[in-house]
Amino acid sequence: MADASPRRVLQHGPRTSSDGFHLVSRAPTTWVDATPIKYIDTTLHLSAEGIAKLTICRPEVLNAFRPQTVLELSESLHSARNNTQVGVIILTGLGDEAFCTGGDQRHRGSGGYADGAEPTPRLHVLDLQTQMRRCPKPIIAMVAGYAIGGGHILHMIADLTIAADNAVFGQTGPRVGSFDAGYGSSRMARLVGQKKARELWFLCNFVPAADALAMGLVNAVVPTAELELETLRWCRRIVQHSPTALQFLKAALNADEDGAAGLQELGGAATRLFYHSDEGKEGAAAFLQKREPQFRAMPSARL
Ligand SMILES: CC(C)(COP(=O)(O)OP(=O)(O)OC[C@H]1O[C@@H](n2cnc3c(N)ncnc32)[C@H](O)[C@@H]1OP(=O)(O)O)[C@@H](O)C(=O)NCCC(=O)NCCSC(=O)CCC(=O)c1ccccc1C(=O)O
Repeated sequence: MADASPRRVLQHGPRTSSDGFHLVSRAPTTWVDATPIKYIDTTLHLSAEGIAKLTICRPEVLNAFRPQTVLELSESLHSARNNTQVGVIILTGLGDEAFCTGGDQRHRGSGGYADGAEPTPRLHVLDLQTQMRRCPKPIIAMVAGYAIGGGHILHMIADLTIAADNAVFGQTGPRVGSFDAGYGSSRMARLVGQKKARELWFLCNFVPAADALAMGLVNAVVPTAELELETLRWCRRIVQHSPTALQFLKAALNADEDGAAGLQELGGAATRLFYHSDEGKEGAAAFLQKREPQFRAMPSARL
């Protein structure tokens, strides 16, 4: 029998432009300075478009971090995560010279980094790495200039990296008596493969932006003058999308690499969702009303 239903005929065939990304605005946004008064190493800016921007402001040392820097970033990340208006977070460095050149070697001593911000020296940035990884909102590293050492690792841990064409990537650990045997090694190997990761760590050679793109180390390379505008475009696209879908995708992609910690993150996200269901609420309600729960009567229980 002939199909009588009207059909929509594609005029030009399938097109990648059908995803609409080219229509997303690259206009500047209006940033509101939300930096706590006590901060000395970083700033926090918010845009009404649902974007938070964390900036390392230590250009005199190419945005190397000291414990104070890391503690401020950690607080700002916590605040951006808890701000329900924020859908995506940018991490960047002040100026075009550097994103971040890792641990400030002037503050390095026995047992880690110390600048008086905390009682004992330690490797504060490892806590920040985990916090970034666990943040349910996408984090974009916006990289101009050097992303070196611990700074390079922060960009690798970010979910996406938009690089300026002047960006330079690399590790220096073995040259300065340091190494990251955690995410700094495993993440890199996942991004660029085992051979390239060993090359980057063993030789400490630097990689220009174009090569970083070819290696899968970054998502896009744009002219330096357009870095923030293009990053905003990516942010605007992301905030149009379902926050829960993004949370689960990030958790699932992490779980593939993070073992039990990754499964805990993914499982926790599922439990959060379950708490919104009638079935989840029934358990707590029945307990409080001292009655037997009626789980099977709930729509979500029909498996
Ligand atoms: C990045 C350079 C190659 C740039 O070279 P160049 O363009 O010639 O500029 P310079 O003149 O060298 O730099 C200008 C100015 O900045 C100072 N500076 C730059 N980086 C640092 C730094 N990391 N610490 C302190 N100071 C810095 C530099 O001294 C100049 O100051 P002047 O007063 O004018 O002299 C080059 O700068 C360079 O190689 N920098 C050092 C890069 C580096 O080795 N970083 C540390 C890597 S190790 C690390 O980051 C450990 C981090 C960590 O805590 C950790 C621990 C355990 C597990 C994981 C991690 C983790 O990495 O996350």
